[in-house]
Amino acid sequence: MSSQYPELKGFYHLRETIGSGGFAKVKLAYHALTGEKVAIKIMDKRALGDDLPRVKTEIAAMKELCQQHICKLFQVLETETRFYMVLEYCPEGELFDYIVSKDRLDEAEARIFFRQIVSAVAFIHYKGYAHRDLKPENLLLDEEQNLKLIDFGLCAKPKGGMENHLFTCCGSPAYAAPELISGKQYLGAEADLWSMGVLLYALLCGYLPFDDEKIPSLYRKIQSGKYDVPDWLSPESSILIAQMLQVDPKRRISIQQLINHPWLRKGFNIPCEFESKYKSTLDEDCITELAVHYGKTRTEMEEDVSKWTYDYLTASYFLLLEKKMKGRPVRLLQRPTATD
Ligand SMILES: CN(C)C[C@H]1CC[C@H](N2C(=O)NCc3cnc4ccc(-c5cc(Cl)c(O)c(Cl)c5)cc4c32)CC1
Repeated sequence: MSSQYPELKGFYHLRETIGSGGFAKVKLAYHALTGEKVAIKIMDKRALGDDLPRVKTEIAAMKELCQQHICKLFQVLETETRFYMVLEYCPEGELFDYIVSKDRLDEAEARIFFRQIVSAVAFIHYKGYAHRDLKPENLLLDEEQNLKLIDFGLCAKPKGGMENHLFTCCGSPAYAAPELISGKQYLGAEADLWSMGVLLYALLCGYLPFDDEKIPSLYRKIQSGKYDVPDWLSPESSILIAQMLQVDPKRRISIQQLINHPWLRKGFNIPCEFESKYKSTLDEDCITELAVHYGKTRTEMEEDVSKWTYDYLTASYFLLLEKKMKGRPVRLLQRPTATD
């Protein structure tokens, strides 16, 4: 297998293909130094064609977006013919499949997931990004049933900040905001809030608020802003959904209001936290373990890791940190032998 991907040999032990994301193949792999599982997104440059800029967009965004509810990028490799993105492995798959398996979620479970979605989106907006393709297929579950946002290929970082308008019509039609599909200029943050309203509706109802086989009639339904309110929805849930599915983006609830919304605080009594749990200071145990392995001083190792080159060292640091955060020993698997 690795003969097909010589660049990974010795660094990652490749296993089966676990999925595909449009123009990419995603393979399960083990990071050799830590033994931790990763998902490697492999893209062929020729097959990408004019989708190539999306890859650069996604890589640049994911390097900036380190947060507990955003799928972590560990390493980027580029060859003549391929891009590789080494990513955080999410064994429980798509939120979409989870909702389908349960038909629909009760309010308490939907609230736990929706707080995590709000946390991820508030963080990317705070960093000046709009995702623009929010949907249950792009929210994965890790082994602790925590949500991780993926696929930043359509995200935007408007020049001059989030107050500046965007124009590209993109994302999945059923989740797209009225202003986005009517070809008008729009604010990325406001379009994301609409998509989150569609997402919350899907969590609580198990089907979409606006749906139609034909795109033109789907667009008419979205622009009408009229959707069915099933009788199992509580008044509080219906109010929140109505505040998000406002056709006029200026009347739509903002992410700042959403974080403190009573529906989200119910049972928690604290607003949604969105700041990253990843510390900006380097973890001493991880630095020490890496320094010993590579035969460097701690200071040298701190300097090397602080460059954040998203090479194998960056991946090894982050995966050692993952091990520590999961309470596993902060140990690299291959200890240096005397001859090293
Ligand atoms: C919109 N859907 C079709 C897209 C599919 C793509 C494959 C996914 N997937 C599996 O199929 N099996 C398990 C599995 C486990 N860990 C993963 C970690 C990261 C990614 C990932 C991350 C980014 Cl940032 C990204 O851009 C892409 Cl494409 C994938 C996918 C994983 C995954 C599920 C969603």
